[in-house]
Amino acid sequence: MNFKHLKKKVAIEAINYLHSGITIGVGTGSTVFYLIKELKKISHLIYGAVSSSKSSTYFLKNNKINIININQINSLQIYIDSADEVDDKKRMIKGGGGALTGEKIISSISDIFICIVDKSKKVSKIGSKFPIPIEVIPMSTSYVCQEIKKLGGIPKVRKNFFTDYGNIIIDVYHLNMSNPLKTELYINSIVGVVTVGIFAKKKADIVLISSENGIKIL
Ligand SMILES: O=C(CO)[C@H](O)[C@H](O)COP(=O)(O)O
Repeated sequence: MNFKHLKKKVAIEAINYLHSGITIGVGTGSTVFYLIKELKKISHLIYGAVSSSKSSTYFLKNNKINIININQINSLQIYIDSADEVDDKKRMIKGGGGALTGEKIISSISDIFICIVDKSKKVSKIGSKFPIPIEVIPMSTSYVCQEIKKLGGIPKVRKNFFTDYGNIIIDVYHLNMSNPLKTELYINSIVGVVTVGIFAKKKADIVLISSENGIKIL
């Protein structure tokens, strides 16, 4: 099924959460692409955007949004991004587009994380459909894969892909996700892991879910 229209719909809804003069954190991906298109329409009201990836920076600049360097600010009111999966507790799996590290950094300094998804992303248990992405320093690939196997996960190195920081992504299948926060903290502690795409420590504050029936807010 094609969810383009639902991605656009939820992106339009997110604009209602912005106010004049705001600096906004912007995620990465096809849903965010629609968000950036909407931001262009109100670009005169937005002070600027902190971008989570090179691709979003490119789209933001093309749509006349001023880019703000994250190291020149200490906090951010709102971060808007999508997710690969989100549960009822607003925990997410992110990193399908490989921008998880930038996304985690910006969301960590943001007061409010607004997650915008179409209905296909809502799950009862995160990790049930989508593999868990891990950004890894290339030298540590083999070691991290071994550690993931010890946890019962099946690691697969993403083919022909490097992150904005020159690292690789390991997608992990069949990981036990009964305690997402514990798993997030443990994987982040493995040497060579830059970050894991489990967002349980920093969850979304507001989740907007679009369907044919309208927008549901969690
Ligand atoms: O985490 C992400 C990128 O790293 C994206 O938010 C996630 O992959 C969803 O993408 P899309 O909006 O294209 O469905």
